[in-house]
Amino acid sequence: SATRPRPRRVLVPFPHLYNRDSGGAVGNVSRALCLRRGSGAPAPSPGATVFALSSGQGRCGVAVIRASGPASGDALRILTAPRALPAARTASLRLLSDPRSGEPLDRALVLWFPGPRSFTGEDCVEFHVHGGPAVVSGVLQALGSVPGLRPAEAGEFTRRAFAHGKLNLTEVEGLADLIHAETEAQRRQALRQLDGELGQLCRSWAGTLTKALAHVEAYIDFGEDDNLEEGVLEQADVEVRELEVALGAHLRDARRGQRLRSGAHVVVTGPPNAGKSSLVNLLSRKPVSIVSPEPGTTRDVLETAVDLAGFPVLLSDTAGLREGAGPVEQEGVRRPGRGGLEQADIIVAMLDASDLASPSSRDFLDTVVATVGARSPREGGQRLVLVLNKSDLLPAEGPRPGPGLPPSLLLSCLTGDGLHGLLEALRKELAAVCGDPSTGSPLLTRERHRHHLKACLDALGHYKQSKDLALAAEALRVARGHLTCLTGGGGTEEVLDIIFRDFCVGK
Ligand SMILES: Nc1nc2c(ncn2[C@@H]2O[C@H](COP(=O)(O)OP(=O)(O)OP(=O)(O)O)[C@@H](O)[C@H]2O)c(=O)[nH]1
Ligand SMILES: [K+]
Ligand SMILES: [Mg+2]
Repeated sequence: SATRPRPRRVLVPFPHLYNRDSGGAVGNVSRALCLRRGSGAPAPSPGATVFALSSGQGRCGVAVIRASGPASGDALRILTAPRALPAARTASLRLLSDPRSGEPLDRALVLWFPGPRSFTGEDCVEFHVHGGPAVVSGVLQALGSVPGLRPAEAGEFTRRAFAHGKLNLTEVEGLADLIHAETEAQRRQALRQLDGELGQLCRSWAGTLTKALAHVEAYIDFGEDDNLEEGVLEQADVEVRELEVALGAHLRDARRGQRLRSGAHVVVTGPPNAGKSSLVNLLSRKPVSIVSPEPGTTRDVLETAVDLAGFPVLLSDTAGLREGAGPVEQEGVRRPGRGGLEQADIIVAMLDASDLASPSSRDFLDTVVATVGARSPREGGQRLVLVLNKSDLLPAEGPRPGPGLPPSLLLSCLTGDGLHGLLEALRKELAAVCGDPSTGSPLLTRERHRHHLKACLDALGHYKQSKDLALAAEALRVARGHLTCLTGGGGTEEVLDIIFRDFCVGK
């Protein structure tokens, strides 16, 4: 673009590239500017070999104990003496004995993974032992007695894998999420992230910036030469503009990936005795809320985590809204806070189908339903599912209730009639709120991702505004740095600590 005046003389931010004798082609400049590969994680303490129970605690059929580090092979040899190391990556049956007493511990399957072809990139061994607590603790103690071995810290195996470039940071996060995934949709999202889709996207964006930077640097270095391609700066501007559009689209994801990771808020609200607690119990398949014929039974917000149609949901039961409740009570329900309407992604508004003309029903329709329904989700409004409960109380032959009402679903918590339809409606709303984790571009699952993309976008803004080419180049470098941080290049200790905190011992 012609917005930035081109200085005849410019600062040279890369003196080492300025020597034209060292090969003055743009290609060389781009090569020199190429991203340095590898992670910024600390190298694992040299010499340390760590071990841990990698399968769950408690009695089970088979338990898996892992060791990683240079002494892994020795440990395997010592516990299986007098046998030699088995063939690499092949399961072999071996008698394990305590090296101190010679006492047999278990007959186990052992696996030997010489580095770097292992999960951590180091020499690794796996012991698949019988899952009794005495066997497991016997083998762990035996390993502890081998010189150079110590118990692993939480997340230490994964951290080593990261340090050896086996996983990048977004993949590490995906692995943590996969371990914690409780619903199908969460599992799909975590697996995609573990597969590295988000990381690949970031790397391709970083590549674009490297190219743009190379163009700007080339202009700074050789701008007055005749042999420089026409329009290099314009090309960089075009690349930056395209990247801005892509980043913007990713940031406008309505936090779907984050919601899917931590759960969507679904709040059940309505007049007293509509059957809100009955529905919450039905959806969570356990009696979490007290149900009684007495209006005003539920007094506080009650939140439970449930799996609704494969999506993670935080489901809130709330106190019934009486008519003319007045601004104080109304404010109480709208107030942001635990389970309040304000923080709901989806509001299930429930009425007694046989009692639609009552003052409390009319009032609820005129206030809550009308207000929420007036704002579409596109404008940042909440999704509304209107449910008319107690359909079993309606005359069998009578007309459908509520002409003039917004679209609604008929339900009977008593008979289960209409539950299927309600679940389907909720599934659709949840898919809209959380996104479909199997299709489309990978979603941002953490605030950390959002932060770096925003910071990258800001830096691109500085690039466009800077009148000085050296400053423009610096802005591109800052922008690229944020993309690199996202996948863990140059990651600081604190970020790593936060991410690895999510792991358990043995992972
Ligand atoms: N006939 C019929 N009764 C129902 C149905 N659903 C709930 N009830 C009854 O309605 C009464 C109120 O149910 P709750 O689930 O406690 O209603 P609520 O909206 O949570 O009530 P509050 O917490 O007091 O506002 C109870 O006696 C339920 O057994 C239904 O589908 N049909
Ligand atoms: K009640
Ligand atoms: Mg209740």
